[in-house]
Amino acid sequence: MTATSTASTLSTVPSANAKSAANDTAVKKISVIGAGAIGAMFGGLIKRNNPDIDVVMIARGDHLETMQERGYVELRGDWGNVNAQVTASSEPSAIEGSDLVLFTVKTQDTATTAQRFAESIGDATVVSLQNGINQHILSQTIRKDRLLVGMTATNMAIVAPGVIECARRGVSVIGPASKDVTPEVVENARRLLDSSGLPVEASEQILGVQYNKLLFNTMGYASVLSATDFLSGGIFNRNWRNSVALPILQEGFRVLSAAGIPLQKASGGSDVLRFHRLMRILNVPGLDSLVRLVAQGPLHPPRLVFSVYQDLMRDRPTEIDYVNGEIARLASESGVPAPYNSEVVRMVHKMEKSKEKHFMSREEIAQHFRSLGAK
Ligand SMILES: NC(=O)C1=CN([C@@H]2O[C@H](COP(=O)(O)OP(=O)(O)OC[C@H]3O[C@@H](n4cnc5c(N)ncnc54)[C@H](OP(=O)(O)O)[C@@H]3O)[C@@H](O)[C@H]2O)C=CC1
Ligand SMILES: CC(C)(CO)C(=O)C(=O)O
Repeated sequence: MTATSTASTLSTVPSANAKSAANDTAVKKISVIGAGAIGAMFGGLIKRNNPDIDVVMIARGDHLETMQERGYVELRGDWGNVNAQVTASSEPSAIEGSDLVLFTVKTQDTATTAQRFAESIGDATVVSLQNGINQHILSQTIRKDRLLVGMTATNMAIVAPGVIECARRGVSVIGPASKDVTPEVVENARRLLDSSGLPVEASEQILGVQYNKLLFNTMGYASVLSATDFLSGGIFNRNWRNSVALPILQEGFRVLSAAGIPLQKASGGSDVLRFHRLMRILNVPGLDSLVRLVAQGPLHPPRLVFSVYQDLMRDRPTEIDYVNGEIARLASESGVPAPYNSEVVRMVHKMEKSKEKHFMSREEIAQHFRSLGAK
């Protein structure tokens, strides 16, 4: 089996670097449980860079059927289009004998899917790159000494059945879900994922890194309420930044501190500690307009298409309960208020239920959130 390509710009496809060299540990087979946007892109790129590894994609519906009919997944990005040859299935037996399993279903599907596949996972190392904090669910069915969790700041979408598009190549970080995992298991998994060509780091403090990313998303998912482009339309807009993003983020800081959860710094542009400083610096008079002008020019950052927006547009349930809802849950456990995050949860659920997705304007959302602060 070899990965094939249809693009003329192959040189810019993420390629494995010397540090990755996935196959010096003789990996023969990997599987992706939940081979949608994130999972199929990582699995497909690993296949491209390690043609000798068999890659099994566990999916369902027309996305599964298309991958089965074609025998490949199409990967689109700033490199053009490439195809990676994969085996696609919905059956647990298809993943038997895997060295590593990438676990990338939506958080609400975690428990049922982990139970269904647990036996076939066997001794494989399992890496979850999901949003939300799922280790307590996964560890009920998966060997504790093989369970790794993490976060990815990449941005992908299924743009058609069997076709995944990469909008942003950001950093991913993985780490042991418990002390039972040895550093060697972590490093082997990191190297294998890094051989996708998308940078993957390891952290001993993975829970703090996951919460860092979760806080980033609490602001991002609020930008979905008005279909606002998070950076150029949101963060670089003084009104939205100060009425929506900062109150949500600062509420998250207060809640995590009350819950005794330490935040860990993260690499890349979505580190919330760096982000918080940036938002305050942008309040220097005139600076945000200047930055917005630059951001609208040729150097403009790619638009983040948040997974909550993708889910709403596909009429799917979102993961809002596990992101802004996680902050609201921790707040209620710790006896502190979280009106901003709770309101994002309420509003997203309302949108999930309505057939016609009605996005309020950015100014209406900013005014609404200011009124919450005044209560
Ligand atoms: N997309 C992104 O840019 C990012 C996503 N994430 C996180 O990564 C995780 C995955 O997200 P994403 O890739 O976007 O999600 P997708 O919905 O694109 O992919 C998940 C896939 O798993 C399939 N699936 C779920 N349960 C099963 C099952 N039991 N058997 C077979 N297939 C199954 C789903 O099918 P179906 O569609 O039928 O449900 C879907 O195709 C989420 O936690 C998300 O928050 C993190 C960072 C960025
Ligand atoms: C922030 C982002 C897009 C990852 O980069 C994400 O996690 C999401 O859309 O849920």
